[in-house]
Amino acid sequence: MWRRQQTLLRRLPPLRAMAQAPSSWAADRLGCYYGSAPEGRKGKTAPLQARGMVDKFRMRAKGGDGGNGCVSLRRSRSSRLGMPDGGNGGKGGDVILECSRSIWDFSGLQHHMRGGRGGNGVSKNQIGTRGSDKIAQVPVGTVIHLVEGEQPSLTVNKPTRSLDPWDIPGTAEQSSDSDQIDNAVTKGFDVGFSHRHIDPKHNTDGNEAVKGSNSQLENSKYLHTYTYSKPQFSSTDCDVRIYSCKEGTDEKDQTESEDEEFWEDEDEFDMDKEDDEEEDAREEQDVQYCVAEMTKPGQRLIVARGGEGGLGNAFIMKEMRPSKANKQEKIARLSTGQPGTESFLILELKSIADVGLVGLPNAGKSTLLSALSRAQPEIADYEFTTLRPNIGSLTYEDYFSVKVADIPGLIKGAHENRGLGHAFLRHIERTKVIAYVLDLAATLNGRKGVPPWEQLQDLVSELEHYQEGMTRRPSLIVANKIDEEGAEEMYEELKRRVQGIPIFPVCAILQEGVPDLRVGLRNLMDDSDPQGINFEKNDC
Ligand SMILES: Nc1nc2c(ncn2[C@@H]2O[C@H](COP(=O)(O)OP(=O)(O)OP(=O)(O)O)[C@@H](O)[C@H]2O)c(=O)[nH]1
Repeated sequence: MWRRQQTLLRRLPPLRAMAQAPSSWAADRLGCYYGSAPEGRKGKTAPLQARGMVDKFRMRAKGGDGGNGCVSLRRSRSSRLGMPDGGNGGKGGDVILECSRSIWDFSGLQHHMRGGRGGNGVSKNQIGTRGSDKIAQVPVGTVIHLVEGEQPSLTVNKPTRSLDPWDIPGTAEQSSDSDQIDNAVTKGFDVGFSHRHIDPKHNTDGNEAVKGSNSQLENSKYLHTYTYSKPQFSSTDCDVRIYSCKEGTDEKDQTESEDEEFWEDEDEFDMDKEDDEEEDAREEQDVQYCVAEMTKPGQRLIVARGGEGGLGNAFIMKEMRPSKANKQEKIARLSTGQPGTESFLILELKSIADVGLVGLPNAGKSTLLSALSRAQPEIADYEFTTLRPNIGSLTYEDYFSVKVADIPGLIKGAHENRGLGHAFLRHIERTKVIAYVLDLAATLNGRKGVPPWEQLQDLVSELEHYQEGMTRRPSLIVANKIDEEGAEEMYEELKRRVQGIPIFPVCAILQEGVPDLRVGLRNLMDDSDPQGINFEKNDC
C-alpha cells in the first residue's frame, strides 16, 4: 500500500505539468500576438503569460442537421392497407453567440461549435425533438468577420417559459410573430394532421437566403408550417446531400463520417507560425470584415442555423398527395432532414474600456494599472513585459466604475510594425479618455531613453497614424517614477513644455499620487467639454 502511494506521488509532477500544458499552449497559440518580434527584448525573454487576454479567435460553426421524417403505416381492422402515421423530423439546433458582461475575452470558447441534431420523427405522428442550440458567450465589444458561410442574423431572446398548456388557442394570434408561429405549430399538431401553412410574409427574423435543391424547396415550403425560422430559398440548382432515411445504420455512419470531417479540421488551428501567416494572407482576401458587432449584453447572434427536419409520410400523403408513379422516391426525398448551415468566423475583441493607458515600453503602465485597480498584470524591469492587453476596474466610493485598459508598449515607428505594432490599439479605439504614461526617469542616471516630452510626441504621432483625430479625445498625462532622483526637475520641465492638459506626478510603485489621478480621471469622464492634446501650443 505504502509503496503504491509512493509510486503515485512520484507520478504527480508530470501529471500536473500535463494539466497546465493546454492553458499555456492555448495562451501562446491563440493569443493576439500578431506583430513582429519585439525589438527591446535584448536577449531576455518574457515569461509566457498564460493568463493573458485572448482577443482574436477563429471559430467554425455548424448548425445541427434536421432529423429525418418517419415512414410508418398504422394498420387496424378498419384499414387493412394501413394509414400513414410517420411524424416529421425535428429541426437542428443553431449555433448562437451571446454577448455577456461577465466574459472578458475568448479564452473560454471552443474552435468548433456544432448545434445538436434534430430527432427523427416517430410513428403515431410524433415529431422529432428539436436539436439543442449551442450557445457561446462572448464579451461586449466582439466584432465578427466572416471568412466563409452565410451572414449571421440577430435573434430575439425568447422567454425560456414553455407554452402554457392551458393557453386558449385563439389568443395566440395577438402575441408576437414568432410566438404566433410557435403557437400555430402546437395547434397544428394538436388537431392531428391539420397543419396550417403560415404565410412567409410573417417572417421577422431576417434570415438570409439559403441554397437548396428542388426537393428541399418543396420540403421547406411545408416546413414553414411548424417552425418559426423560415429561410427564403434563392437557388434550386446546387448539390444536395441525400441520406437514406430507411436504413438506420447508414444514416448513423453518414453522420459519423460527417462529424469526423467537421472535427478533423482541428489541425487548422494547430499550425506552425509560418503556416499561420500564409493562412492569414489567404484569408484576408475573402474575409468579409465586420459583418456584425456585439455591443450590448444579452444580444444574440445566430452564426449557423440548424437544418429543417424532413417530413413524415403522414404529412406527405395528406398534404402533397404524390402520384403512384414516383411515390416512394418522393417520400424518400422529402423525409430527409436538411443539413445545418456552416460558417467560418474570426472573432475580434475591441474592448470597451473607459480609459486607455498608452506609453512606451517600461513606462510603468502595468504597475499603474495594478495601483489603480485590483488587476494583477505581469510587471518586470524589461521592455514588452505586457504582450496582451489587461483590463482593470476602478471603483469609486459612489460605486461609479471605470474600466482601464493597459495595452502593450508602443514605440516610435509602431505604424511600420516595429515593436508590437499597432495590433493592440483597437482596444483603446473606443475609450473615452486616454492617459499617456510617461517615464520621468528614462534619461536619468545614465539611461539611454527618451525624455518625457519626446515620449509624448512619439505616442501622439503613433496614435494619429493609427486613427486620425484619436488624440483629440479627453486626455491626461501621468508623469510616472517621480520617486527617482532627478525626476522632479524632469517633471518641472515637462510642465513648462506641455500645457493645456492635466499632468499628474505619480509613483505607481508606491501608489503616491494615485488618489489624485483617480479624481482626475473621474473629472475627465464627467467633463462635458474636455480637451485633447494640441501640439501647436506646446514646445515638445
Ligand atoms: N522607481 C519606480 N519604478 C517603477 C515605477 N513604476 C513602475 N516601475 C518599474 O518600471 C518597470 C516597468 O514597469 P511595468 O509596469 O512593467 O511597465 P510597462 O509600461 O507595463 O512595460 P511594458 O509591459 O514593457 O509595456 C518595473 O521594473 C517597475 O517596477 C515607479 O513609480 N517608480
